[in-house]
Amino acid sequence: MRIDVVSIFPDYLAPLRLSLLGRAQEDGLLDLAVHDLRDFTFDRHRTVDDTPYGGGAGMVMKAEPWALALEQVLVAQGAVAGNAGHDAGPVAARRPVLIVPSPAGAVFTQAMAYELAEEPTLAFACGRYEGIDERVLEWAEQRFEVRPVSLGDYVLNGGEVAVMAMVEAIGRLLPGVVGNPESLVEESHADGLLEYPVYTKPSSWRGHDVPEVLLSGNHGKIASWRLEQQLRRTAARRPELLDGADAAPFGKAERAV
Ligand SMILES: COc1cccc(COC(=O)c2cn[nH]c2)c1
Repeated sequence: MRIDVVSIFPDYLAPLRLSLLGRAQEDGLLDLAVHDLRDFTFDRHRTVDDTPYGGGAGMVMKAEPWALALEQVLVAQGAVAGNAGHDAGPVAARRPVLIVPSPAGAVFTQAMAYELAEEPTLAFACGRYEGIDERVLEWAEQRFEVRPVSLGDYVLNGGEVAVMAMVEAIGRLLPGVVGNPESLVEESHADGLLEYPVYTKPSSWRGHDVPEVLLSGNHGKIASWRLEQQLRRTAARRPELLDGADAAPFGKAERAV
């Protein structure tokens, strides 16, 4: 997979070069390119923002640098020929996905991560200030499949942190990135439930003991105990993830988790 990120703070994305995702890049499983939006400005101050039409506090990101940067992304992703020149207009059949982290986006979920992990390329636009001139998204709609995406109902100073979270959630699903693909199956949200509690040695620690069932070697009992713990935890912490019927059995008991 090829991922392009456009930001006024490219160094913010440096951690994506570390650990599993860094190794994925060395192994050629992931190709990550970060573009500095200011490289697409041509005034002395490398201006990327201006005051909002209609008034209001804060600044808005100017359209032209974004169009130039995103055109560069299209060329880099092979979506258009390099000689297409300025504003080449609507292009190739498959429009690459452009994700715009935004408090006004659809909430990012594990299901979305799996879906996006199937894409050959992804582009991310990191907004700052009060946001990006809306006309950029209108212009981009003809060239990308534009997806405003939110990490949750809170506001960040910019899209970079959201991009790091999404690139990690998506990148780890790519074949070969995590050592044991089995570990992707039994994790929170993989089966629509929160994951069960985990323990390791010693079996007794500061007066706290590992649940006996996990020491029994009885894999059938262990599996059903783990499922019960998933259901109790989900009912207690994220009841909205369960449809009504499943939550009933653990009514009052969920506080035990
Ligand atoms: C597109 O314009 C802007 C403007 C300001 C901040 C941001 C960054 O995104 C978030 O704040 C966010 C993402 N998920 N939840 C919150 C984008």
